[in-house]
Amino acid sequence: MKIMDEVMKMHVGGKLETGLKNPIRSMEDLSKVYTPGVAKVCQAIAADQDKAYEYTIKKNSVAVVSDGTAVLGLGDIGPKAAMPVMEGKAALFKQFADVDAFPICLDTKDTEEIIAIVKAIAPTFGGINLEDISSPRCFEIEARLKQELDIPVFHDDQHGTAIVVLAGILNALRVCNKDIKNVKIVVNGIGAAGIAVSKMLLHAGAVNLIGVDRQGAINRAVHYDKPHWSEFALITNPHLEIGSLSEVIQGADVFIGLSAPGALKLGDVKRMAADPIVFAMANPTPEIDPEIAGPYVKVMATGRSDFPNQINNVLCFPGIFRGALDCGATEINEDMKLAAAEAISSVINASDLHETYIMPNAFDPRVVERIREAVIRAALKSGVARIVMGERVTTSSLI
Ligand SMILES: NC(=O)C1=CN([C@@H]2O[C@H](COP(=O)(O)OP(=O)(O)OC[C@H]3O[C@@H](n4cnc5c(N)ncnc54)[C@H](O)[C@@H]3O)[C@@H](O)[C@H]2O)C=CC1
Ligand SMILES: CC(=O)C(=O)O
Ligand SMILES: [Mg+2]
Repeated sequence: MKIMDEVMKMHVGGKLETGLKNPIRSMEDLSKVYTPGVAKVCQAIAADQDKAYEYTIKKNSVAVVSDGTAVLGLGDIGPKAAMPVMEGKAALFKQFADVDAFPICLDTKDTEEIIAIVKAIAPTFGGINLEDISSPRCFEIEARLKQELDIPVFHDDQHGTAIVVLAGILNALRVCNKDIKNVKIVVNGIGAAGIAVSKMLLHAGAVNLIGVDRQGAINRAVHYDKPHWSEFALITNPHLEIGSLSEVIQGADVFIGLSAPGALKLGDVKRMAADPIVFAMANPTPEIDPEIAGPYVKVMATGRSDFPNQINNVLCFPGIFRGALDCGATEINEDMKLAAAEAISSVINASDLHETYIMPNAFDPRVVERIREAVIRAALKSGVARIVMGERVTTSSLI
């Protein structure tokens, strides 16, 4: 009760405010930061659009955009109720990576309208972080914005989550002495996060990965109305397993939950292979209580800040945007994502790796720094960095 009161108290008046880089103390200062002085700066940008990066907040700013339809695991709670999460994401951007992020919650669920609004606000920002937009609309929204904007567009629930899960799995498998190529992985909840996580694990070498949603294992022998499931079925479940989570979990080495509270039962955990790995990542309440599953698993992780092994996209989005903004990246591509995942897992030295320490702490300053460096290197190598050797090159020379 006391903690809940403190939580509410920390939200009174919101979690953010704006600040000034240069104090405005006199009429002389006023005439510089505002009219008439500011006109000269506007004209410089009008003559050369890239100067917006030099003379405005664009260089360091990210819009955290949500329509409030898949807020954590709370579902479609609307744009106003989504604000505390989006303010929280913005606060974490600032705290961990000194990125100036703005929460923007939209009162529309219309795909075309969301695309049009984000395109219209894009001149202000150096990047767009899409957050808690439900599947399947999130796929179209992100794909179109990536195509139509020349700044990074990143759906955090897909890619931020995929990056942290891959980092966590690489380390958890090391602890268990298992090889990603040989393990059986069950992903529960085939939405935005579940699909992106699965694709990233397959890209990293996983073979036997089975996706499960409410009606059971996703299987290419079945016809789905949802095109994203048909596509998913083609690349997963090589042995065409069928049945409920309780059935396909038999013999699994890894369970990854991106679904809903309580979806995994203790009996399911007991049917897994020896030394099982359980990532119960639904927020705020995981698929299984870590205190209940803990004694039966080798590695237990959740998305929460109050248990060991937090697997949460907070370990990724500050660093990946820090890197992308610092090199003026036009996009966040697959090479940059893979580099970020490897950077996160590399923070933990082999000698420190342990079943309750597979992921670095969000406060570990090495996390953002390592991701930033790795992401910049990958952006330069893949030709999407606009700042090369400290010099800004024009977008048109890159795309
Ligand atoms: N720890 C972390 O960093 C992250 C955790 N998440 C969590 O993952 C969950 C899903 O998020 P999104 O993919 O963005 O939402 P989404 O709405 O795109 O997908 C959720 C999917 O889970 C399925 N589902 C719901 N209940 C289920 C059940 N009992 N069994 C099997 N499938 C079930 C839904 O049918 C849907 O396909 C949420 O709880 C969210 O908090 C998401 C992103 C990051
Ligand atoms: C962590 C996060 O982004 C989510 O649960 O939706
Ligand atoms: Mg989210």
